[in-house]
Amino acid sequence: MSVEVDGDIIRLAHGPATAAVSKLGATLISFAVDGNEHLYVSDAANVATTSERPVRGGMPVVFPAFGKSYLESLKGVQQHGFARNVGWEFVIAEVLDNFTVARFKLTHNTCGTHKAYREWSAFYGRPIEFELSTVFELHPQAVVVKTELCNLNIPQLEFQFLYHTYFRVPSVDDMYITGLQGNKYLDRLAVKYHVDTDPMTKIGEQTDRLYRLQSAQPVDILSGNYNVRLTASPNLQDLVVWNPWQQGAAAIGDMEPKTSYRHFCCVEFGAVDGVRLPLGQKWFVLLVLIRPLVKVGLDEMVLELKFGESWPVLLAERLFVQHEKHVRPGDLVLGPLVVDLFVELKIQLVLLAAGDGLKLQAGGGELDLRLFGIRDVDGEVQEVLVCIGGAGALRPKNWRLVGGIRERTYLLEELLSWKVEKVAGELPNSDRDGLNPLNPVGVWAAGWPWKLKILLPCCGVLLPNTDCPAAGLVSEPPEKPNPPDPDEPEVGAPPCGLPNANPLFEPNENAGAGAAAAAVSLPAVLPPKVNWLAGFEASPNENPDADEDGVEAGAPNAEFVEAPNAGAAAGSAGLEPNENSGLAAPKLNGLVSAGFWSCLGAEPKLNGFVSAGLASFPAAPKLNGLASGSLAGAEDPDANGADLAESLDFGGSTVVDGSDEVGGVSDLVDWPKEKAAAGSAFSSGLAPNVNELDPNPFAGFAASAGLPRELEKVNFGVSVFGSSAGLAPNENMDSCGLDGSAGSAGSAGLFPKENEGAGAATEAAAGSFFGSSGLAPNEKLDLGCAGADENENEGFGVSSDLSPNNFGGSAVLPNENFGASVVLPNANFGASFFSSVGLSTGLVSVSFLSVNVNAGVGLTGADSSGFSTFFSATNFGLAAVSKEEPSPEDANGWLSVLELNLIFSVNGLVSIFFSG
Ligand SMILES: O=P(O)(O)OC[C@H]1O[C@@H](O)[C@H](O)[C@@H](O)[C@@H]1O
Repeated sequence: MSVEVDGDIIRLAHGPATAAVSKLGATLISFAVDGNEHLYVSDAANVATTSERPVRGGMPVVFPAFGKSYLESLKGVQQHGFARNVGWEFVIAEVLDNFTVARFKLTHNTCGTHKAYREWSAFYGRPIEFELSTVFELHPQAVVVKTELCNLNIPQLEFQFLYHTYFRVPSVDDMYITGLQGNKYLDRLAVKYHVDTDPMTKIGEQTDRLYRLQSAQPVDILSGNYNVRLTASPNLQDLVVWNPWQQGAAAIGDMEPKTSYRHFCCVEFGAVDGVRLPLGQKWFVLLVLIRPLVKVGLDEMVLELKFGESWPVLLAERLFVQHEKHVRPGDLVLGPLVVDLFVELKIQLVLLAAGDGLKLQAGGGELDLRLFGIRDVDGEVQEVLVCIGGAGALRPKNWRLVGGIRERTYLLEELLSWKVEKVAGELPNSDRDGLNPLNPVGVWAAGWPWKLKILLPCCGVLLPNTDCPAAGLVSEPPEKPNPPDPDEPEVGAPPCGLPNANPLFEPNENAGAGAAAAAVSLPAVLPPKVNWLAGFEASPNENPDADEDGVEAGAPNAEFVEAPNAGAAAGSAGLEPNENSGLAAPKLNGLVSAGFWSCLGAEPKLNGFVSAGLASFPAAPKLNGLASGSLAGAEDPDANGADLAESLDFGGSTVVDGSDEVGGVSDLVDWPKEKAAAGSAFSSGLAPNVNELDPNPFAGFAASAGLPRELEKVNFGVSVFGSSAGLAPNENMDSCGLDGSAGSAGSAGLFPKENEGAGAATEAAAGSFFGSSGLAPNEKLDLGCAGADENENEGFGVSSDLSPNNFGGSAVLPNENFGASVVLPNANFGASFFSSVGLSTGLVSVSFLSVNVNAGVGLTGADSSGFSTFFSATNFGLAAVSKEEPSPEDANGWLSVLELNLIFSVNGLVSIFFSG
């Protein structure tokens, strides 16, 4: 962790990451993790402010013009503006607990004499007054770049902007860019429009493309150990892909060596359509470069099978045994998950029986990897198809794949839908060979080693295709500016940072928590479909009534229609607030965000990273709120909120009654319900209901839960240590019971219903387990449950109001990773566990703590019997038993009457605890 000022260069280090920024253009000239440099800088690059020649490489800031701008207001401005040509003021650098930060500033004072600045000003008939600042935050695996422009004196200031990022790759031949498929681009060389149909865009010639991105979504640069994920704020809707190739490089004086075009590719997020910024307002953009934190790969597999003359039969079991690799719920994965599968078939092979194959277990789901070979008429194997199938959360159609064979690249979906059929069609001798690839025990022949590279874009959990629609929350593009009206009176500049000055971060109506603002801020960066991985199987926008996953149509799915963006990420939680409640940023749940990275471990700062509404606990609040959500900082709320308020105009949980006060956890107690929101690293967040109860004073517990606000109307959330849960109470609740339910290891999410009269049974949603689903019960469901689909490893929850005895139950399906919740009208309890079940009766609430993922809990009340069971394999749970009914007046009353029963269950031992 360090900052070093070396002339014009500011060097930052944080953990395994290092970065360097030149004052010249505030150009990031290095970003490396574990010594792997991700940015290309030409050997001949100028990086000093003594020259105006911009850095050839790194990440210059292109402003205020892109290229030779076509915009009238920027016509006189030189190529790519002047910001990269001038020395910026180095404002400050600081080493913070969880990241190291450096801030640079460029104002009209700094560049007032620059010719291009004067040309720009000439259009407005007066010297433009502006302030452009860029902050670089270096995290252990990421660099976060935030730029803010403030227009100080022009009624409508028009500009273009671009992060001109040169990514260093070992070889451009072996590099793919994902996330561009379906987007229209202008080929700036041929001056023609095309649509990129390639899921894995590859550069093999001089390229200068300007994409208009339909939706904000991450873009991955996949290049072996140099993989980087780019996530940009949705107002950076343009993306340039540029490589000068040989002929272009030869003409660029400061590109050395000339062959270096083979070792970089520019992938540049920007806004080049012309942004108009009203007087006194701020424009804010963000770009995150993340290096995958965890690379989970299958071990190298070298098969040396010598089967002589006969067809070899490759036993699937062997593959399984040798290459099983688990991605556990606790594994933190940012960025593409790269699975390099080397299949070096030295003799012959390959067709595996369908249903067999490699298994990669990830997040409770299982991945079957199957290899198929296609043989041509001469018996030569022409290609190998890798199919990833199997049950569970890891859905084939949501995976992408690169086949290393003959440079073929596939979308897995294509493989499954088309290639497999093709395989079938091309196996005329399948009877003879006993090969039916769709139902075979397969054998195939090949004469050379194969190496397959499978790239599984993955973040947090395994990332589905990002084919979700944009959230559409970006404000309408401004109209083109008219030349300034000379008669227009000079308006005094209001201070920058006016509330909602930045339309990106305008909170939702009535949203109480900052998270809501976050949801608006980066809506589509993390597509809603991510949610299903953590428990929201249905893609609400797609097929609300579909029954493809075994989830009953019209029940849970219907919920998702109403709350399409809620969801939870693996290892985290997310909630969808009701209309009037505030809570975590729903759209951002998942991926790098939304909930709680910290439930995975030690990086609470990453909680809100690019995302969700989260509360930070003592550590690292700033990042929590980065581009995102609500937070409740505990020890350093100022830093927390200040950062958010300053940069993002967050309201959220950091704002009390519209002021910029920052709420720490303790402040939650006093928060008005309209504003309160909570959440914490490691745990859950709750928001009280606007129309209902008092704010939940306990929201925002580390490693824990939300606790009852009132015992008659308990709004209860539970989280397991190492996981989290959240809930949003319902609106207009008029009966007791749970509003929320528990989370399982990994996470939970839930949707309350609006205006539901019934108790928790109808309100609660089950927790979800990593890789499995949760559910939101159906509207006005009095009795019911949602079960899991056995084949999908889904989680399920049960909400019931079964009898006068207030008995509720939950069920477990064997082999399922499930979450269950039990909701009893009076028991107010929900829990969900991995491979365990919680069951409760009685009149009490309970909180529990479990360590590790497999935990169980139970509770019982004085007036009814209950029991808790623990089916966990290796963990323990804590059961809380109330001996008497606590006083409804005393929100904490239950605490005093608890008897805690610690129950250990070790490796298969089933412990049952009864109490009455
Ligand atoms: O040589 P410059 O000014 O840095 O520009 C490099 C390239 O930058 C890209 O952003 C443009 O799309 C290209 O057209 C341009 O050639």
